[in-house]
Amino acid sequence: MIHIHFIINPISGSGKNELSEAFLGNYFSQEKYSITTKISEYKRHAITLTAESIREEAQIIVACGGDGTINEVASALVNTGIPLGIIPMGSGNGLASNLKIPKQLEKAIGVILRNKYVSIDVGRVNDSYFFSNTGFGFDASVIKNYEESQRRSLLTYVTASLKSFKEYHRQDEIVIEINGTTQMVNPFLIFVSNSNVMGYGMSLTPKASLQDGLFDVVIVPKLPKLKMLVFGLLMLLKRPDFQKEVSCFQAKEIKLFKKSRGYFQSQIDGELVEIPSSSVDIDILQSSLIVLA
Ligand SMILES: Nc1ncnc2c1ncn2[C@@H]1O[C@H](COP(=O)(O)OP(=O)(O)OP(=O)(O)O)[C@@H](O)[C@H]1O
Repeated sequence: MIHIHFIINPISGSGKNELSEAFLGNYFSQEKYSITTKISEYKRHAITLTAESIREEAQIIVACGGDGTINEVASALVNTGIPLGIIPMGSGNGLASNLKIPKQLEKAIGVILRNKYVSIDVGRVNDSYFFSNTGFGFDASVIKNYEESQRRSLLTYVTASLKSFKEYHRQDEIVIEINGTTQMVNPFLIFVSNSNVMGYGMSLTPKASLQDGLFDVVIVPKLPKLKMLVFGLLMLLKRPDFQKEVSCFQAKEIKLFKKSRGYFQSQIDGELVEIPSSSVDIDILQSSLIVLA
């Protein structure tokens, strides 16, 4: 008997996420599977629910939601050997797209039933894990405006981006240590990605791999408005590297320091996270999460 637990975020994506044990029982036979469903009731609740499922000896834990829900469930599963299943029910569904897990419910269930595993790399920002990407600067500001809008759709994302663009002000200077070099930048955006999709099919790092032990990093300096527009268009075409001011490279570890005291505002897998420190260490834990994909 396989003990399979489903952690469901009822508000992700369209907010119409109902997955009853009776419904799931149509796909997971009673002879082979024992099904438990749990509903998250607030932000970060899925972390507690997953830890509880691990104590209950769940053998597969399925995150039903978007990248934020996957982050919470997967964070509790890193290096446990317990496989993560994914039913994409979010808005952007970046990680599911990279793993080619279909958005159609029955097809996503089919991926879990197929029982094929892959090991993927995990990113770490100080004490937090990420599975898709993390970003500092403009990126974090977009997520802040996106979260404040209370709605989750591509249109809200585009509106949040335009609002952040209008509100944009000079960032504090940041010292970046990467691949043995140290540089001082005044960045518009620092984007560190494990995955090749950001969400909504967009990408700043189309060549990133979840299994190469490396991050794909994009650093965008402050640019004049017209060049920013070009950057936006190149992002839609998945070719940010075409712009000479934009640096794209791979790395295993990145350190950021702020000369001024204070904190970093970041986005981690599409959720706003304030890091109460003037230094940030980002490193990669190779093949540390097992996923059904
Ligand atoms: N019952 C709940 N009420 C409010 N927020 C919740 C609840 N359950 C989970 N959350 C929070 O909802 C947030 C959004 O979840 P998630 O990222 O899965 O959906 P999404 O934003 O629609 O998808 P994506 O990240 O793929 O665009 C997460 O921060 C999660 O902690």
